[in-house]
Amino acid sequence: MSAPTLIDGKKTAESVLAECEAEIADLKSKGVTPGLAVVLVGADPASTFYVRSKSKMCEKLGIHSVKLELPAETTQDELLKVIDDLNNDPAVHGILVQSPPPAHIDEAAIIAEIDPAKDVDGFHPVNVAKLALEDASGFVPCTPAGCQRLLTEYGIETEGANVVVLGRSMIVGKPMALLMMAKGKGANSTVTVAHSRTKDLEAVTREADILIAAIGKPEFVKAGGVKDGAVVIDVGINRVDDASQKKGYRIVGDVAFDEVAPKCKAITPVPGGVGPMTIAMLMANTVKACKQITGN
Ligand SMILES: Nc1nc(=O)c2c([nH]1)NC[C@@H]1CN(c3ccc(C(=O)N[C@@H](CCC(=O)O)C(=O)O)cc3)C=[N+]21
Repeated sequence: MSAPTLIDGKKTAESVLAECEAEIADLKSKGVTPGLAVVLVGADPASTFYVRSKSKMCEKLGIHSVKLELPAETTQDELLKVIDDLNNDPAVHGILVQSPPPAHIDEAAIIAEIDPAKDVDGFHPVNVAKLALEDASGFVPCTPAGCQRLLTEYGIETEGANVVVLGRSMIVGKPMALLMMAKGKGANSTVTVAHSRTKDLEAVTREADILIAAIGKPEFVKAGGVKDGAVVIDVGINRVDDASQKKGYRIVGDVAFDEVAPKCKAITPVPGGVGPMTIAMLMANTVKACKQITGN
């Protein structure tokens, strides 16, 4: 096999962000500034890092950014009140509550409280339904949308392709499957959803022309689970202890990159693959929300 194409998420994110910048400039010329509120409850280090990355990206693009870092003891009612205030804030077009919240928070009830028109994560039941219905007015969750954009950007044929989605979360696996089985460009695929309870998992993933790994287990996918010439999209962001690193950890994906990459036609690295796309698509969803809400 020749060397695989490395799918560059940072570079593709740059093009998405450039599109956003043009739209933001157009909105600003009409006196409108898109706004995004990011809410974090508690101080999980990885969550704190991601929330700050999102706010920084807003500032870079000139999106009005509201960052609320709330104490871990915040009650359900207090959080609902925060959401209500953001729903009613005309300067805010997008609302994101970083997942997962502390255990005492009922996350589903929080998501349901977000105005679906501001639900830039695409987690609200209205937007989940719109994705299933192929209604383009809804918001597609950022990570699956980013994965699909990587496939189209690199000209990977999805029409009729066997796509295996490994993982069935509401954040990635399930919406990813819906996106790829939908009609249209970058989709029209034959989709299989596999997960931790799937029988003979490697035999299933080995059928994939396109394997999307979102199972949340470090280096779970080995060479034996990948077909020669497959395209592999690695959604995993796992911190594993590594005493040789200054931070004491390193980030690995859900795919054992070193043994899998030589079998692939194309593969995403971690970091620098899907992660940057997630943030870029969040910016794109925020611009879309702003345009819809303001009628631009
Ligand atoms: N309501 C909600 N919406 C989310 O979109 C959401 C969430 N909750 N909870 C956590 C996950 C995770 N997530 C990432 C975003 C960017 C990178 C990212 O930028 N990664 C870089 C840097 C990786 C690193 O150094 O840690 C990369 O892969 O190259 C990773 C992960 C969004 N999430």
